[in-house]
Amino acid sequence: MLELKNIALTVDGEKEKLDILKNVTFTLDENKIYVITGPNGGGKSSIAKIIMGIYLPTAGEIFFEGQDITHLDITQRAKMGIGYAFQNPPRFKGITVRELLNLASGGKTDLNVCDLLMDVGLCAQDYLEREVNASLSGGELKRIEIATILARNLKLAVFDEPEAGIDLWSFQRLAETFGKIHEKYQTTIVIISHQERILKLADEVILIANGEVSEITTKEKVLADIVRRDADCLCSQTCEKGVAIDAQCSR
Ligand SMILES: Nc1ncnc2c1ncn2[C@@H]1O[C@H](COP(=O)(O)OP(=O)(O)OP(=O)(O)O)[C@@H](O)[C@H]1O
Repeated sequence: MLELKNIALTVDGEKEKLDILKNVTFTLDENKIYVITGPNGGGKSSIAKIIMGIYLPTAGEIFFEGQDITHLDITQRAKMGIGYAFQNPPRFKGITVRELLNLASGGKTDLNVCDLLMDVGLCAQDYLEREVNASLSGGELKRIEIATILARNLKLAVFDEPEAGIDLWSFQRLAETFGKIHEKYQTTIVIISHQERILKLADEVILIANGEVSEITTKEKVLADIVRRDADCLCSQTCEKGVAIDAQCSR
């Protein structure tokens, strides 16, 4: 359903041009979960922004359902059913959760906001009339953002580090939510993540390093690599083993 062909992204750095992405090629199929992972600064978020139309590639082409969308902007892509969930979702002071979900759905008359909140593990009674402001925790906000994506009935949803800023307990529930919504809605999901729990949801894992696709592989292989690296870890007594792939230890 989505094809990135030889995508390059070069930006103007302070002194010279920076090659952020080089020759990135991969294809996403319908109704699958893809996890994009790899070292910090490798280019994962840049790929998400290229898919969304926030960045336009310097070279290469993007096709969505057979249509060339390389030069379409974020609004045009959103209209085609492509959506992006930010690392830190914005808060909307003065808007309630109910209003936000209705806005996201584009005023769909048959929208069941209670069901949507249930699907992301929130009790509708407790949340519908709450303002989307700083009183919501990071985990609650992430769930509400996922609910807005469900309300939009997207064909392709890209989540950039959904684990960012939320505690481990909330995150475990969030990972379950991804699994659940994938079973219920026909949305292709791309999740940028370092988390094993998210990797376990993947139908395919795309490894990005140094602005390139270093490997397209299975979760089994990536998880086995993590276990092996953990076993080799020199400081395994003190690092948060298993909590994050990029825990501060020498690997
Ligand atoms: N607009 C920009 N201008 C200059 N440099 C940029 C720009 N966008 C990204 N970069 C650089 O490109 C590299 C890749 O960034 P990107 O955010 O895509 O990496 P990432 O893999 O998502 O990293 P992380 O895991 O830390 O979020 C980084 O070195 C970043 O500083």
